[in-house]
Amino acid sequence: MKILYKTIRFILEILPSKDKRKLIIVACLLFLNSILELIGLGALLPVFSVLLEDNVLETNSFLKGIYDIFHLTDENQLIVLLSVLLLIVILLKNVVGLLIIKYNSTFALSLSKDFALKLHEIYYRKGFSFFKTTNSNVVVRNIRTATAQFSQFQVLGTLNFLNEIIVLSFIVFFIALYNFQILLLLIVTVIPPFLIFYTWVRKKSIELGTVSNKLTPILGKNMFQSIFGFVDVKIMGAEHDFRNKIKDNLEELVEADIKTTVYNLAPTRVIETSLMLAIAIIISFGVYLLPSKIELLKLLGLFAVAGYRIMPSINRMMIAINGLNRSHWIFDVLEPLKKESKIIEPIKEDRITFNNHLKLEDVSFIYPGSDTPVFEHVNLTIKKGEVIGLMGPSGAGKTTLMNILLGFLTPTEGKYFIDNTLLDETHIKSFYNKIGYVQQQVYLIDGTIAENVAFGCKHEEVNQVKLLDVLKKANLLDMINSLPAGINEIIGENGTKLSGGQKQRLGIARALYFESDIIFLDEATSALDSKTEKDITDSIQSLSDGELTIVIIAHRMSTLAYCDRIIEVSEKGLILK
Ligand SMILES: Nc1ncnc2c1ncn2[C@@H]1O[C@H](COP(=O)(O)OP(=O)(O)OP(=O)(O)O)[C@@H](O)[C@H]1O
Repeated sequence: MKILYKTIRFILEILPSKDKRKLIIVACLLFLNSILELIGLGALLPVFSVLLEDNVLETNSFLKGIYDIFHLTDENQLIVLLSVLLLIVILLKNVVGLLIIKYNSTFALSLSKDFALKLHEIYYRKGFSFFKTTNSNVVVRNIRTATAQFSQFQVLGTLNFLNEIIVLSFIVFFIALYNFQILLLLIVTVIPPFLIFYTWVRKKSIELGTVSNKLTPILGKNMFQSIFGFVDVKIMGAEHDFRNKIKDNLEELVEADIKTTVYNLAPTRVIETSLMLAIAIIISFGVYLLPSKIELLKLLGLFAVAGYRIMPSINRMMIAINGLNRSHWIFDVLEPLKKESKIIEPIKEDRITFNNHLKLEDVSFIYPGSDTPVFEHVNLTIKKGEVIGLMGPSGAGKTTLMNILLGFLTPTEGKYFIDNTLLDETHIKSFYNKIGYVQQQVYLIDGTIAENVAFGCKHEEVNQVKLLDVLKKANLLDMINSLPAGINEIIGENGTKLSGGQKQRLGIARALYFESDIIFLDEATSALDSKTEKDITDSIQSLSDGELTIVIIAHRMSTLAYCDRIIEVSEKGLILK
């Protein structure tokens, strides 16, 4: 039961204060639920008493009271009345029980939503390096699966477990009051097999959790690689290799799921068998020791009622505890939320101006875990309105330099100034408002051209005049006018319906739409046809109006022709050409 203690501590540490207050309400509702369960169970007893006991009206004052209040004339009427009352009690108990389940589930599942959003925010704060070094499938698993399992298995699981313990304690208490021998028999027959089974399943549940938590992102990675790499996979004849990898992942996952299903369903069978053992013991001894078969039947009836309620209770406890064991891995994933629940200091934001220059001062950069610096003691000033071309051999550090200029990577040494303001956490948001970044692979959503240019804006907020203007500046208007739906044409996932050059020009249009002061452009290296190449070059050239600053990683001589300055990035540092 160490896992239960660990989980409760973890939940209390990770929960924000407002949710802790809700947790108290949830705990109270669970207590109410337990009382209702007990009332439901207790409501069966009067019916059984009338059915099984002779002269019940003489011995039982409670039933005699009901008999008199309703002016009944014989015992059969009492049986019918008690059955109707039993139905009403069970109905009410279940309606209230459902409402409690709804409240508790809403609480736990809303937590999963809040934690997913918080984790997303934490990862975003970790920044560029985190996303560059962490597989996207792991990120998705953590944000979606870990938080969902936390709410389902850990929060709801723990609550259910505690609820069942309360219910069970009440039942045991009342059975002890009613007939202590039955309780002893139940303890002797149910607990040992249950404990043996739990010990056996516990380790396996932890293992199964680890297997599926490890395999899910690997399966995701293999799936996505085979989908996005369709062309390469086909050409390289790697289709079967990929499918085999996916098959291996699926086989392991399916095996884990089968075991999980069996372990979740097995307790019912184990307990049912134990109860049958107890019934066999009662019958075997009862026929010899009890005075009549009616006495034996009464004992069996009582035992059956107790067993009927105890069995699902223990079963639910097992499912809950299996879930807790299986979600052991979540502790590490959600650990960052603990700190976050204590100090949620919003970053102070300051505005930045860009009227003069971007300036790198004595900057060095080395990737975490690497021995070789990409740059050492580099100085660079880019004036507002300049068009700067970055060139150099592959692996020299052009992209790294651009990422530093973009503020995605922080120099290991030295400083980066925008005008005379040091670029740090407080200014980064204001800086991002001033820049546009057109990557080699422009990120495009499966939406219309308009949605991709006015990225993130709602349809009704898109400024149509500005949209057409920027599309014209990016040399896209003619192409768009030839499309059946014009700017409302859907371009497919990752812009599959567009050429490489058109995608880059769409990226340029996006940067212009958001009125960027600086455009960073990583020119496509893929062989563009001469017309597309000229279109892009013309687009960029027509933009250089003395106000807009453009920094281009240039792969083509034609691009370099209209740059104000060319900087060669090489092993020796930055060389002005
Ligand atoms: N995340 C990373 N971790 C460690 N090293 C890295 C990382 N990213 C890049 N590097 C290394 O840093 C060096 C510079 O890489 P960078 O991508 O900046 O070169 P580049 O000039 O843009 O190359 P290309 O023209 O081929 O795109 C290379 O040696 C590369 O292996």
